[in-house]
Amino acid sequence: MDTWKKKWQNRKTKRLQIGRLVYAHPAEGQRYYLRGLLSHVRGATSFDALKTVNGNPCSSFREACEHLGLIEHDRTLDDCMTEAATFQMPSALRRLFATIFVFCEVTEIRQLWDKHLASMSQDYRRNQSNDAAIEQMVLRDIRDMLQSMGKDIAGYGLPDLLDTDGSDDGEYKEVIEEREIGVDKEHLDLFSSLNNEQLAGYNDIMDHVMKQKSQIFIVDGLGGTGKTYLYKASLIIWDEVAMKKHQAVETLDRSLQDIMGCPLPFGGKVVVFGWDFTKVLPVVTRGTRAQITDATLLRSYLWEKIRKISLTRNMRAQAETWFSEYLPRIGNGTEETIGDDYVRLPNGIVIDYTEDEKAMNKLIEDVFPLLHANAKSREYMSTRAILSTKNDHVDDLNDKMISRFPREEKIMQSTQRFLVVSMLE
Ligand SMILES: Nc1ncnc2c1ncn2[C@@H]1O[C@H](COP(=O)(O)OP(=O)(O)OP(=O)(O)O)[C@@H](O)[C@H]1O
Repeated sequence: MDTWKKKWQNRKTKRLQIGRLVYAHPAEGQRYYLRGLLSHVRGATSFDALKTVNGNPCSSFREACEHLGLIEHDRTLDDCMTEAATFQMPSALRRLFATIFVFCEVTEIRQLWDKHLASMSQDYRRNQSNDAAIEQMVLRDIRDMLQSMGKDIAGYGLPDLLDTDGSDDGEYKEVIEEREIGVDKEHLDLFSSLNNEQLAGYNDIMDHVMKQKSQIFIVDGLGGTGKTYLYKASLIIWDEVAMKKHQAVETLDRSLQDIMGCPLPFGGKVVVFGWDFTKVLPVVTRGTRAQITDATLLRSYLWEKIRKISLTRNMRAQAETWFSEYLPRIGNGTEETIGDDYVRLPNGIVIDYTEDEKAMNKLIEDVFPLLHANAKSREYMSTRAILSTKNDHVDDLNDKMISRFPREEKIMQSTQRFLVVSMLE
C-alpha cells in the first residue's frame, strides 16, 4: 500500500501491509458514508469517482450509498412505518420511530414525523383533543425512549419540546395513563355472574387488598417507572405461574420487599397467582420429570406461605358435561391408563386414522369445513384453530391450509424484515 504525505508515495518497506479503515459512526454523516463507499467500491481513484454510480455522478456520498443499496432509502423507512401502522399499537409505533431515529440514517426525519404523527398519537387522542398537547405527549415519549438509547432528541428538526419533565406531581406518565384506563361496564357486571367458589375467592382477595391499603411502609429511595408501578399497585396478578420457574417468583418477592421496605412476603403486597399444575410446566432443557417438578413454585420457600383458593368447577365446558368430568380425571391422574402414560381418548374427539396424509386432510376438513366458501369470513377464521405439539407439524399443516385458500399466493418481503405470506385478492 502507498502512503500519503501531501501526495501518494510508494512505501519504502516492500513487505505486504494490510491497512484498516478507521471506524465511523452513522451520526458522523459524510464520513460514515465515505467509509461505506471505500469499503465497497473497488478501484476508485478520486472522491468524484466514489460518488459516481453506474456512470451517473451523485451529489453526495450518502446519495451514492443509497444508489448502491448500501443504506436504506428514507422511503423504505417511511414504508416501514406505514406498514407497521396497519397492525401495531401507537406505543409500538413510537418505539419504532425512536429505533429508526437511532439506528437508521434518515435524512428527512421531520417528514417522517409529520407523516406518521397521526398514527403514533392515536391512543393519546382518546383523552386529549388539543393537537399541540398531543404532539407534546408523543415528543415526550420519544424523547424518553431516545434518552434510554443514549440519544438526544434536540437538534434533529423535530417540533420543539416544551420544557416540562413529562410528569404531573412528579408522577410518571405511564402510571397516570394506566390509572386513566376505564373499566367497561360489561366487565364490572361479570361480578354478578361469579359462581360460589369464585365469589368466595374474590371476596377473600378483596379483603386482603383493603387490609393492605391501611398499611404504611417506609420507603427509602424509590426511582424508575417500574418501581413506581409496583409501589402504587394495590393488587398484582400473575397468571399461569405454573409454567414459571420458582426463582422468577422469588425474584419478585425480593424486589417487592426491597421496593416496599418491608420484610413480609412480596413486601406486604397482595399478589394473586393463577395456576393449574396439570397444564404446561416450566421448560427445563432436557430435564427429567423430577427436575421439571423441582423448577415449579411447589418447590419454593414461598409455597407454604401462599393462601390457596381452589376453583374446581369447569365453567368453560359447562355445556359438555362429559368433557368437564373427563378433563380433571386426566389432570388428577385418576383416568384409567394404558401402560404408564397413555389414556384412551373418547371416540367423539378422535378422527379416524389410516395414514398421515389422509388423517391430516380429514382433520383440516373437520375443523375448517367449507373452507373455500368461508375463507374470507373473519368470524369463521377466528373461531377455529388446529393446535399441534411440534413445529414440523405446524409447518406441514400451514402449507396444506395455504394451498387450500382461494386466490393466488403472494410472498412479500416486509420492510420490518419479517417474511409475510399473505393471500391477496
Ligand atoms: N361464573 C361464570 N359464569 C359463566 N361463564 C364463566 C364463569 N366463569 C368463567 N366462565 C367462562 O369460562 C371460560 C374460562 O374462564 P377463564 O378463562 O376465566 O378461566 P381460567 O381458569 O383462567 O382458564 P385457563 O386457566 O384455562 O385459561 C370463559 O369463557 C369464561 O367466560
